Amino acid sequence: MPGPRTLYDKIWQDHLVGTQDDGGTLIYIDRHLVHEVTSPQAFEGLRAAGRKLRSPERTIAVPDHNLPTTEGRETHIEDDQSRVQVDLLDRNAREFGLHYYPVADVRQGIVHVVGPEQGWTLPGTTIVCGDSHTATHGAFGALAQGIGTSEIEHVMATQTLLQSKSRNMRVEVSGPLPRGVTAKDIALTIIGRIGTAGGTGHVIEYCGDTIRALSMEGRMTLCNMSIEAGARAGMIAPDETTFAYLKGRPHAPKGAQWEMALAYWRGLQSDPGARWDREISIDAAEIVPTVTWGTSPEDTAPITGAVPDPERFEGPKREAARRALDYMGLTPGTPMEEVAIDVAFIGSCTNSRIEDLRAAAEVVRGRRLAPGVRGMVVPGSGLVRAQAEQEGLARIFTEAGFEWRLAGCSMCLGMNPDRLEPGERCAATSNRNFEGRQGRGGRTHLMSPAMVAAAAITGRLTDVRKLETVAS
Ligand SMILES: CC(C)[C@H](C(=O)O)[C@@H](O)C(=O)O
Ligand code: SF4
Repeated sequence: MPGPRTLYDKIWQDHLVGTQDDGGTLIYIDRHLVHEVTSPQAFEGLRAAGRKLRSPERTIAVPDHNLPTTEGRETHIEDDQSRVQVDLLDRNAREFGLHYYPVADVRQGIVHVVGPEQGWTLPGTTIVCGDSHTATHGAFGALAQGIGTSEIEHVMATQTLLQSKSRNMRVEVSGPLPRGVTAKDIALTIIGRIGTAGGTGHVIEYCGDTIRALSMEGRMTLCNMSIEAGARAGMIAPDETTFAYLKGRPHAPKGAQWEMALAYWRGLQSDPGARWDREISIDAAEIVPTVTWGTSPEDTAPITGAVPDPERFEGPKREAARRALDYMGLTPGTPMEEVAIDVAFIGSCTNSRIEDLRAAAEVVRGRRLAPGVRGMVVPGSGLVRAQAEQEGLARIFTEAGFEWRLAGCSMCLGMNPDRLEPGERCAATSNRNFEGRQGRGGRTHLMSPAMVAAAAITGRLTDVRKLETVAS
């Protein structure tokens, strides 16, 4: 009899195909998500070898990174490399016969938004994509990991992946979330505490009553940033919230198959007494709206705090902090709330789902962008966009002066026309604040959608809890 197992152990064992002498293990892959940036070489490799996709019915492709988010993009993309990659994906998807959501399809969007929305992402499945934020799908109790280009080709050809098993890490968050605090603040708080290497070599399972109370959108936000904590993947055991989200989705099981799936899914939890290699617990009451000040997602500060003094840090982090503040144009001791912004970006696979747009719209409603601030809202998919229009959210944003864009990765990274100018400072709902991430010389502060909305309205980083008081 096997001893008590974690959720990760269970999914891993249910997907074992074989183990090699060197400890490498082949696992079966249930879903392969594909986007235009990391797939061209893999398709080319298959073509050169005269191979087909092993399981086109388990492979899903959608363009997202390189697409402009303005009208007319289905007929013309200015940038040569972007156009070539989007065209190649189109050609490859049609030739290899996989599930495909082309640019003009209303279901197109960021791959990590589209997968769950279409019901491809299911509990207990293994999911890979040539993209580090594949961790997002772990919100459904799936083992979801980013892979590299040679692995993409391997999965395409064999529907398996060579892996070694990671260690188990448990992150427990307990208690009700304070007002104005969201899943994004949980993610930033965890990364701030354990650092960007804190999860290295581990698969994180998030648990505790705070996590159980999160919506699927919130769970996706949290799991999305597991990779920023260095983890191989992040996951949350499926429950009634998960099942309610999935029921009726286009590719979720139906009828008798749904009932069978539910019976299996209900067993997908870590057993009491399962062994953890690392455990962290966090009291939700201690979490406050959080922002980043530097060029690593671990450079976090409460919005009530100040830009830190690099001298406060030990070892190489001291020099890194100096350099980060220099790049960010910030002076130690400046209250975070005094930092003025140029751009407010609401989007990315971290925070571009309907609940994120609702949270931002609630803050924006009846207000206007601060003078001189550029505001952009980029829904995660065409369907999120349509729903936001139906709910009247789009009007709230446009009346406030925000640009209302088409779905894509947009200003999350500088691979398409949505970019910061050198020196511009941006309040962003995305997940990475590396140097140049949103455009050369651009300065990024990560935070929740409500916090970006608050910054957009006042023109500087702002504690959203204050604004809400003014509104009510
Ligand atoms: C372009 C892609 C490979 C990359 C990733 O792997 O994450 C991107 O999505 C990102 O967020 O930096
Ligand atoms: S939205 Fe950003 S983080 Fe997500 S896949 Fe696109 S570029 Fe990567």
